[in-house]
Amino acid sequence: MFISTEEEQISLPMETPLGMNPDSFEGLPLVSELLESPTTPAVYTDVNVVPEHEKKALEQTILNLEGEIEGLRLRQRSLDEKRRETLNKILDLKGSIRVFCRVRPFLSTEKRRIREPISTGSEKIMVRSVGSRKEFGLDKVFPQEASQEDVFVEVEPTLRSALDGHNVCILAYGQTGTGKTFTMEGTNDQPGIVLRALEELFRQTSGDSSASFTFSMSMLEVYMGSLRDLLAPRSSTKACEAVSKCCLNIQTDPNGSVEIERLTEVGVSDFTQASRWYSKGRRARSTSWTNVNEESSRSHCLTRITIGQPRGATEGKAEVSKLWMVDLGGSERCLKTGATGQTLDEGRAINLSLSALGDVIAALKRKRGHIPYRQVLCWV
Ligand SMILES: Nc1ncnc2c1ncn2[C@@H]1O[C@H](COP(=O)(O)OP(=O)(O)OP(=O)(O)O)[C@@H](O)[C@H]1O
Repeated sequence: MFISTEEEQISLPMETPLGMNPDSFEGLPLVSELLESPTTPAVYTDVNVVPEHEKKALEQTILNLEGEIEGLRLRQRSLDEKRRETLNKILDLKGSIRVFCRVRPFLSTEKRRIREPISTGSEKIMVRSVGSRKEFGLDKVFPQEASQEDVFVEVEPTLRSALDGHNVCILAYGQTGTGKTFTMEGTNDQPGIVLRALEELFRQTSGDSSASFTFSMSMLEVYMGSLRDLLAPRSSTKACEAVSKCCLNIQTDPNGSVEIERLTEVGVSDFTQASRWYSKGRRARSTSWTNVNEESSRSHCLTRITIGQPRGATEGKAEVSKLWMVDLGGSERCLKTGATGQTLDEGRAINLSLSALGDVIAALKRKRGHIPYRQVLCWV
């Protein structure tokens, strides 16, 4: 190793005495010490000196490498295009609406029945009730032992679709207390789909600096006839609550895109930032205790990630795609939840809006001309 001053070169031996840690260079001054010492002249590491005769060869090597990098970029682009086409074909074959069913394990607070009321296969589930047996076919059934990771693996290909410029919606639907919030939000030890999806989006887009995606995030809840902005600064949330309804307005532009006026949208540049905003939104969500669930969600919670596509990456497609992740309020039987007063009203509102959502999904599936989206809000 050489450390040179302007006038002289000090040679430091690279070999170290036997038994000495080669990393420590015991006995020798550290470069930082040399720099700080008032007795030694200023030193610098000279890495820029290239002998003239080697310069040309080096320039040629750099040119060759740049050519190779460009070739690899083109190849990557063409492979990306093929991957996109294949993924689209797979998703077309599987259908644009896919339904998974997750069976929640018994909780310690529940009485475990000797005969389980359900049995599962990988794509079907049989539910036994007094005197009847019903079988349902689904795209995938997750048994009680399925982990958060197992569920996420099935959802993950849709994230790639969102990055490819398609709009994607993942929603959790089910009776109260069946594990929707656990699946979407999860816990600190077992994060759910939303956090895993955020992590994966940043992971998949961090490698390629030429493809600079941008991400922004919004969160809202649909609660008792109002849309509440979960990421709004505190003061404006309080002002909203003071007038009992936060009248965020839904608009549809001529291209059919749905926009929510005045909804807070925050730019996020990495996973840490995104997960902090997500925690803030979660804390602002309405929950309360019922007989069925100690912390029952009393609203539908929607997390929207807006993905700005890199320039030129989306030939013919929208330059912005949206990923919606929705934890719906649970359908409830009032007798079972023991809800009264406000909690009962919330349960009714959730039931009605879920039934309207069923109509929306049925209309989408039948490819109807009119999809009754607004009905969902009218009923809450
Ligand atoms: N797969 C699972 N493994 C372990 N515990 C689970 C699982 N699913 C749900 N739980 C637990 O069951 C309870 C109810 O789950 P959760 O709150 O997610 O239900 P929910 O469907 O969101 O209910 P609601 O509609 O009332 O909000 C929670 O204590 C949760 O931790």
